[in-house]
Amino acid sequence: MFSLKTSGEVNSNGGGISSSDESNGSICHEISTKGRRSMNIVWHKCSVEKIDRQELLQQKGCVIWITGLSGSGKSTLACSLTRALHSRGKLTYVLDGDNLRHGLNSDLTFKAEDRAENIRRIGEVAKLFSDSGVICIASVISPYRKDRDACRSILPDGDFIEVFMDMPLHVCEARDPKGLYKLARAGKIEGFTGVDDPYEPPLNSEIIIQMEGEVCSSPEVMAEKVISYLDAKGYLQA
Ligand SMILES: Nc1ncnc2c1ncn2[C@@H]1O[C@H](COP(=O)(O)OS(=O)(=O)O)[C@@H](OP(=O)(O)O)[C@H]1O
Ligand SMILES: Nc1ncnc2c1ncn2[C@@H]1O[C@H](COP(=O)(O)OP(=O)(O)O)[C@@H](O)[C@H]1O
Repeated sequence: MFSLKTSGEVNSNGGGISSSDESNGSICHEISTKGRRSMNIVWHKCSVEKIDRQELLQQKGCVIWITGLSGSGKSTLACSLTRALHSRGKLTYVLDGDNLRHGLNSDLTFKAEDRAENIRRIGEVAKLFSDSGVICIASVISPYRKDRDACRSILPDGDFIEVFMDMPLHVCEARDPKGLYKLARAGKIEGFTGVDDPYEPPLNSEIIIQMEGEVCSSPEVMAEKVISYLDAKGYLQA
């Protein structure tokens, strides 16, 4: 049976939901006025909540945030992970930085403030997917620590799982599947991450993917590492 909740109390200024909502990890977990420009808006709560959707799906919604240099294997891991979870009957959705820049984020450049807005939007979309009960996999360079941490801060504790693709620059550059490093080294792309733009590695990521000596694990083995984490933390059951 699904549990039905009565509606939560909304602050008189419409600025937030009462903290009693935090127990079920629903999207009402953290609603703040920070950065919000619209006034006189009030959160509308529905009787079907995250906990109900999770029960239906027999899993827990969360965000797996894969960060790393271009060519570090983010998209490859995202695809391998979504395939492996799908075959176990788990509902996932991949948000790939490159792909989202074709639509939702097509107005953004690679300047620091646009990268920040790119990450903010992807974080908000990922939060919605997570609230729907889906295991959302975001694969984005997300070079700035504060932008990634901001995405972490809008999710319930534990639901933002950062995966750091800790691949040396020379490996990423040798792969160069799109020829972008070559263009950047030739001065034909400005502000390319790792070449003439910064990448700030995570300090406390939940999972680190590294090479062992000169050997890089297969995408399937990397995906299994993430799945073991999800399993241990209870995300693969309601
Ligand atoms: N200047 C510059 N720096 C880094 N990357 C660049 C740049 N210009 C284009 N690209 C291509 O854009 C992809 C990264 O997009 P993201 O949205 O993930 O970037 S970011 O998180 O906003 O930094 C990235 O995809 P991946 O190689 O899959 O990481 C590149 O193909
Ligand atoms: N585990 C791996 N072992 C060997 N090659 C890999 C691995 N993961 C990715 N690659 C290769 O590296 C290149 C970059 O991978 P990709 O997933 O596109 O990286 P990113 O999304 O971080 O730019 C691709 O050619 C891909 O086939």
